[in-house]
Amino acid sequence: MDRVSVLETEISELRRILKEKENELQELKSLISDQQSSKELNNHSQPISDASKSSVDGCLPKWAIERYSRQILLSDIGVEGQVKICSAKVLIVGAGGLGCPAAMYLAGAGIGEIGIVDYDAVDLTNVHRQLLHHESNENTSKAFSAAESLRCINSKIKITPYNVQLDSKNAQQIASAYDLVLDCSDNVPTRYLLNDLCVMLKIPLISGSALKMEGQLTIYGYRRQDHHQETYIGPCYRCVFPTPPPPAAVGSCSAHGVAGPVPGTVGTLQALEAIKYVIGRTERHLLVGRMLLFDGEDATFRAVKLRPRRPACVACGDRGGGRLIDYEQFCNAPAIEKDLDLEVLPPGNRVSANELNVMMNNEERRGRHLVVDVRNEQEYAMCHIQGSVNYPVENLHRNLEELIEKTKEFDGVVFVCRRGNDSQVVAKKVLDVTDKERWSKVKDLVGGLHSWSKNVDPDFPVY
Ligand SMILES: Nc1ncnc2c1ncn2[C@@H]1O[C@H](COP(=O)(O)OP(=O)(O)OP(=O)(O)O)[C@@H](O)[C@H]1O
Ligand SMILES: [Zn+2]
Repeated sequence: MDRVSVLETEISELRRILKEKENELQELKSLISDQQSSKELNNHSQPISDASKSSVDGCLPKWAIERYSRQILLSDIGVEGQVKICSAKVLIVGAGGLGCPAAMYLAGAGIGEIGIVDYDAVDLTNVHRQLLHHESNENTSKAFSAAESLRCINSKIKITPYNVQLDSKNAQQIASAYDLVLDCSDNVPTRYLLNDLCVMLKIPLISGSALKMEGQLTIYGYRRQDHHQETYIGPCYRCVFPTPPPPAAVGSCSAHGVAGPVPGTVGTLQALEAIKYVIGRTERHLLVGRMLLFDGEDATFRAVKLRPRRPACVACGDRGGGRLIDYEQFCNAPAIEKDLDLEVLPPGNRVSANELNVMMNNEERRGRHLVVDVRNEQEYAMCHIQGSVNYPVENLHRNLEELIEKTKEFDGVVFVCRRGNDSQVVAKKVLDVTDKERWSKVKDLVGGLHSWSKNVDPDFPVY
């Protein structure tokens, strides 16, 4: 290994240790804060629990009245509602675009206990919308970073961060300490897991999602016990979506983008529904059996009716529920966003970033290779390899023939994309109609532009 490589390895090892230490520090801070909260709970001069205990004589302690006065003034909430809010326990799954605003408003409102689950670390691409995380939190646990910011909003409540991936093994233990759950996650397996979990625990699930300029939210599995012992139950996620969508039909913020205020709006509305549920509003006022759709582009809200609860539903139906399954298998999709490494092309049709660099800079063959970038126009405009041309994969049905003709003008063609999956798909389409003698001239860049940035051009943005 040369000196530079040795230094690079040392630096990346030091970075890893630093990240570990930062997480340990957050964990310790969270422990100390927990101890302080429980001390305060036992301290009668300014106890959190007094805020709820004093409901018996109908008044709140001075600090709580002052602190929450603007919402206590609402006839919808009042002292009784505030006492309920201070006794409520809410679990938020996902400390991302939805979870951050939801948690901020719930902490501000004085929800007695907030649990926040996230396995991931803060990335700078998160900061435009995940406002509990700051630049200084880069690479540290999202759960800890969120908890730290929430404590700055309200030191009177208990906040428990869970730096784990919620799955079938740990979900029940974590969620059983809470009265309701907010689904602020970003993947289908977690949505089914949370649905089945909440049905099992008989607690509602306030579910939100946001992508590009659109968002939506609703409450699943709502149950109301009325005076005559009859239970009204709203539909659960499985009543509405009995089978998971094909993985290819599911979009993600990292692939398609999202305008920060869109999840901000949806997460905020999730918090509002949570507060309304906690103070005792029923299905007449809550988003039960209805889904609210927000279109940021047209600045419109629209509520659509959902299909009612299905008695034959495998989760909430008369004979359903009772156990959690393997949701990744059920959905045929991972619950964690991973760099999928498709292997569509044989090794002979693939080049590494370093090989491509050599090809492009070879004196004699300069300009004889065409680099075709198959990302969409916005991505190409953001950054691209100098001299490459853009043929977005989504337009190929229209211009595949034109592209094939163009490749014939060059000695060879290398397809590139962000991570090296779409580029293989396009290269395969071109290979399907390429003569055998030109086969070896059609290649794709292994690991895509991420690899280009890592191995050739450190100034090339990774997003
Ligand atoms: N099963 C799970 N357990 C814990 N956290 C989860 C689970 N599923 C999803 N999450 C978290 O939910 C959050 C969803 O938020 P969001 O999509 O805004 O963030 P992101 O994944 O960081 O964004 P991007 O797609 O731009 O990288 C993520 O922080 C993700 O780690
Ligand atoms: Zn159901």
